[in-house]
Amino acid sequence: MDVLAVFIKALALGAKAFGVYVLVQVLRGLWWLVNLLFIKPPSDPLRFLPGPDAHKMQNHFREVMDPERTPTTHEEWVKQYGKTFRYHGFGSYDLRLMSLDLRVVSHVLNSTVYEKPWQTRSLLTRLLGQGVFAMEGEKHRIQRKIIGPAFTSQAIKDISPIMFQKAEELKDIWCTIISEGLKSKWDTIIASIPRGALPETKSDPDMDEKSPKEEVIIDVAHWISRATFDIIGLAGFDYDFYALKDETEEVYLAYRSMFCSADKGPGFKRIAELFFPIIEKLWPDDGIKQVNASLKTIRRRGDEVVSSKKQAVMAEIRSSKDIQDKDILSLLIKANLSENQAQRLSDAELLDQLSTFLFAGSDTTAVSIAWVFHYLALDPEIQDRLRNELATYNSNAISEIDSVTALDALPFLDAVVREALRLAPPVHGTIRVAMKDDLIPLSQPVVLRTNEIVNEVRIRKGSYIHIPIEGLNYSKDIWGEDALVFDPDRWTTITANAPSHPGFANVMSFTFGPHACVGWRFSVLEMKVFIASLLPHFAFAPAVEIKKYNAIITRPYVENNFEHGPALPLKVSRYTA
Ligand code: HEM
Repeated sequence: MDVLAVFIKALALGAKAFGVYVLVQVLRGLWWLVNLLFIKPPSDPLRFLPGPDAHKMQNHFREVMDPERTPTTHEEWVKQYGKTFRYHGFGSYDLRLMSLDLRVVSHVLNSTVYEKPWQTRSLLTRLLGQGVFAMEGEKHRIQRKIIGPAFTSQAIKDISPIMFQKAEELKDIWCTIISEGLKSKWDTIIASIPRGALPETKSDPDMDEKSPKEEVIIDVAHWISRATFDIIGLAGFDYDFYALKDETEEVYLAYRSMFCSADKGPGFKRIAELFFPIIEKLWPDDGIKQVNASLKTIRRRGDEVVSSKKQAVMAEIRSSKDIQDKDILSLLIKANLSENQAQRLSDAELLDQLSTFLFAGSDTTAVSIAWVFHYLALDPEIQDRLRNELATYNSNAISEIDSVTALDALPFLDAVVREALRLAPPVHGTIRVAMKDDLIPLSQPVVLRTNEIVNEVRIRKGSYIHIPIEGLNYSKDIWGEDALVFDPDRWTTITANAPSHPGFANVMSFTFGPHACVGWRFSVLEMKVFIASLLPHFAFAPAVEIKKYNAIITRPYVENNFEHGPALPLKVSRYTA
């Protein structure tokens, strides 16, 4: 009887404590809301900045993030308000700064005042752990230092044989698809689309002559994505997902399902979970369960890979031999060991870096390669010119490392790669948040709503700054009146590292500053290897109108067929000179 009474009392106490916890959380939430809606807005300096107005509760997210609208919006807003303006985030109480002024962009990307918003970092940490993508401050600086040696020009050259091998495998698969006339779901979908809906192509006078007999529809984006996944698996941790062969390997499926859930973007429940993580624990939905199961698989297999790699590296160090394994994980382990003990990454953090590289570097590069073939399909003359240039490249190079040097010496290939990265940046934009009040210098004065002319924008702690990567890549101010045209020839006049064309490889696609992309050399080389390996063997023509959709990555979609998921189907045939 006594035991029962104690139990009931404990239960009542527990319920009381839980009630108090819930009440505190609700009060905290209410205070946050009152602050956000009523206390902060009247003192936000951004309210004086010019920019589009709208209803109090209306947001401008589609205008600033939908790639089918942004080229027009950016141009119109710059004309109306100048290069630096503010727009509505979640309503007029959430004013956000956007700027196409390179001085502003450079200040924000280089200053320690600005960080990735905690919401983004929480989401990334949930999926990728303590990887460099989600870190800030000292932890970020140390991780970048450890990662650095794995992404030098030489380190990337050393893993190029994997890229050549996978590009060759893909070539063989496409040859089989063509010779056997294999069909995919796109044949049926495209057959049902009215003929008038096909994209406009520049005509090629020789096309009839070269017109191939066997032509199939291949979802280029899908196949290249499988190949790039394989490449990061092998180059990253010497692990073959065999994704080109079939899509059944357990770690591959775990990563895919996790990235797929990230790609859908956070819905209302995910946003609520960010603020109240307890929801996720008490009420896990199918998505959460799926992510948890994927993480379990990745950690289980990942731990095995990291510990066996670590043993191999230690054995090599003990025998004072040079590191034989050139994969990124071996280089990370080596760099980690040379750090002072207190700053070393744990095995779990090493694995988190690899998940980060897979997340950040696989589909970004895959869509970039797919976009190249898309632009080449739309312009047969450029396609021929590039193929002709590739014919001059010394394919008899002694090794694949020599081939990298030979590829890098091809100016038109380089121009095509940069132009595709400029016109189809896989990352549409990025956001930073001010960690304290700041003054941002402008390259041109701004006239405030009060008619005051200022040379600096006042920013309050907590304000969001939107860096429009695509907007800067499309800026007529930087690229001229034909900024929206795919014209690789524009690159003959642009000198490397010109400040007027900012970013690695002179495009904003990889951004710049301490958080810039670590993998840009990796991607540029992978793009070149795939084009050089595939274009001499295949001819590409458009199959259907392609549109862009922006989730975490800007991906291609078949017009009016969004429900079928990202895809870039092209007509592909064997090329015969
Ligand atoms: C065409 C391909 C790629 C594009 C367009 C791209 C673009 C970007 C951009 C824009 C950022 C900065 C994001 C931000 O500041 O919010 C970034 C960061 C990053 N990228 Fe890439 N990326 C590509 C390929 C890769 C590859 C191949 C890897 C690794 C193998 C990689 C690893 C990373 C990492 C680790 C970061 C975070 C850096 C940091 O915060 O310090 N990326 N990338």
